[in-house]
Amino acid sequence: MKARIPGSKSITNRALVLAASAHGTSRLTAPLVSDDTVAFREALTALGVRVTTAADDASWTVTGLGRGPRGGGRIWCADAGTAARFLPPFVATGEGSYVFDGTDQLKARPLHPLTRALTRLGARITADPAAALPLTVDADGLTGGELALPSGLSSQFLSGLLMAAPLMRAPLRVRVHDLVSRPYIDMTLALMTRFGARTEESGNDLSVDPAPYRATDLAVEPDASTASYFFAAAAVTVREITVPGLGLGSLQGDLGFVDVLRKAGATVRVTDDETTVIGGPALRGGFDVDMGNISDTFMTLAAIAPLADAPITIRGIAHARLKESDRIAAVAENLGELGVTTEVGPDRITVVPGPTRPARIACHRDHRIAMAFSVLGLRAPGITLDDPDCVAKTFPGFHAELSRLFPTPFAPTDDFEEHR
Ligand SMILES: O=C(O)C1=C[C@@H](OP(=O)(O)O)[C@@H](O)[C@H](O)C1
Ligand SMILES: C=C(OP(=O)(O)O)C(=O)O
Repeated sequence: MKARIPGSKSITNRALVLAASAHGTSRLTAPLVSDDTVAFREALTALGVRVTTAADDASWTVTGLGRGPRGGGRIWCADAGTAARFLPPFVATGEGSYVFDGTDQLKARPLHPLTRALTRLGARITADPAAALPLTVDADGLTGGELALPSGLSSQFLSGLLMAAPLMRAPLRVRVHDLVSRPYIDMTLALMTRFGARTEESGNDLSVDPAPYRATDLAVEPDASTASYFFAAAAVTVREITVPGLGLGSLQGDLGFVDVLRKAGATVRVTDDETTVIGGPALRGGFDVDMGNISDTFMTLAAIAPLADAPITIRGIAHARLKESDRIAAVAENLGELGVTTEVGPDRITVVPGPTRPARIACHRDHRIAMAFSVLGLRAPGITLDDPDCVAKTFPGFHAELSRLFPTPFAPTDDFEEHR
């Protein structure tokens, strides 16, 4: 079956800020329409950027400013980490006073490496000492120059600075330390290049020249993190799921999740324009995997790991504690409620497979906890979610699509059990 996966959040929000920075009109085809991207789009509108949407939302058209914004404003980031990390650098290249705010969930997430870097580059920032937001940026352009950026808590600080760099007065050279989620930086650089930026990479140094962005039309790929739930569902139900539009040459590191499923016994085919996962007779465990580069998908694996034939250890994911929830703790808590044994360290979790009992999953307003445990629910009876609607952050239609593709709970046959 073919899954209908909406557009990539990360590509949509990068394309929005790049198009807003560019001269001319850019059209984004198949953008993600969800809480995170609508918040981002509305933030740009509040900054004076014209964004028009086709009646069916199949495309968004952005008339760029060709520079940073002027005139100040109030920016509501909602729950979107990308809005809080990509938009302060953009406004700092302009003029005026900008106040950023967001939900309590977003306020609890780190921002200080970015605000320190912006201060070094000439922005005046006033922040609440107890929380990341609200934050005021008094902008009068950014100098560029040299900068060291600790990037161990999130890669989004670096992405935000890089995307603003062509609007700075002089070239920006960033020395990056402890980078997590590296594929997102590759995505940032690739999309900047699509919009005409000149970037250079040498070891841990990244340089960007000041040069105007050019408007570009862009087709947004389906979201690879979202696709992970459907691939995992195929892997635990001996079914075949294809995601058209996601293939070799994808900009998204999270497509690498299918390699983890391959390790777990699934058959995987990736062609130029689609990816297919076919579930094997049993989910294979007994491996240890570093998911630091693809940490949004670690919960997808952890949630199906109780069904495996041996323990699975996932490591390299300390930064996943700083997202919509402390994701290592939230996964361990929910697996514990289901009667599954886990062992947790600062940057890792081991899941010991075993039978599950019914439980109500505590989503912690984290869309990925809700989506990952819904996949386990296809096999484990009696799983309910305390907040099913939190999936709207990245995929409002998630539950409808999962039940369209997997309409009945999966019951393993005797044959299936014999393979285990
Ligand atoms: O740049 C991006 O679009 C993202 C980067 C990742 O965050 P970190 O760099 O904080 O791991 C990822 O978790 C998030 O969903 C999207
Ligand atoms: C971490 C996430 O989102 P963000 O950082 O963009 O809020 C996510 O979507 O899993």
